[in-house]
Amino acid sequence: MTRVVAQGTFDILHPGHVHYLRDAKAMGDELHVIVARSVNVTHKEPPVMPDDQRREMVAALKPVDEAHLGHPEDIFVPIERIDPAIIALGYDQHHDEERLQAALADRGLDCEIRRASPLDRDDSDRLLSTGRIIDRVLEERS
Ligand SMILES: Cc1cc2nc3c(=O)[nH]c(=O)nc-3n(C[C@H](O)[C@H](O)[C@H](O)COP(=O)(O)O)c2cc1C
Ligand SMILES: Nc1ncnc2c1ncn2[C@@H]1O[C@H](COP(=O)(O)OP(=O)(O)OP(=O)(O)O)[C@@H](O)[C@H]1O
Repeated sequence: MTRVVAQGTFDILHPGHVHYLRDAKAMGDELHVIVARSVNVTHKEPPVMPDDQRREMVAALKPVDEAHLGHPEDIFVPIERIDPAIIALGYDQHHDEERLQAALADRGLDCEIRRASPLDRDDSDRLLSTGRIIDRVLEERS
């Protein structure tokens, strides 16, 4: 049984999220998703949807076995609890793989880090980014 962890904000779901989670699930047998707490989303605009609502929507997706709300202060607490064999990073996530691997090793955690593939964001017929969905709403409804 190979357990895989995926993680992200998942504010306003779109097919890019589904693609990432399918890709992550295909890396093993059981997919756990850590949904970032709003307080930790500091690298972009904070999510519109509340923490619990984002977790509930991710948990309802077919590739997902369990969705967990992230820890507010220490991102390694859920990893220790879930104990995955693989952490699947999203294709565009800012995390540095070597630094993350070193931090995991410092905590005595042994897991492989892999990158998921992208679903083309330049496909003009589809909205494959939460930021772009919000921009479209602002353009069309304001
Ligand atoms: C291994 C790992 C574990 C994470 N655990 C948590 C966590 O426990 N709590 C949390 O709020 N965010 C957690 N995150 C999410 C990050 O804090 C960050 O917000 C997230 O990568 C944002 O991704 P996005 O820009 O793709 O939405 C984790 C990220 C990684 C790589
Ligand atoms: N088009 C896509 N193809 C593949 N993976 C995607 C795509 N869009 C998002 N993801 C992945 O889904 C996870 C969560 O993404 P996130 O919640 O940041 O959504 P986003 O649409 O990228 O947001 P934003 O547009 O605000 O940057 C990340 O790992 C990200 O790489």
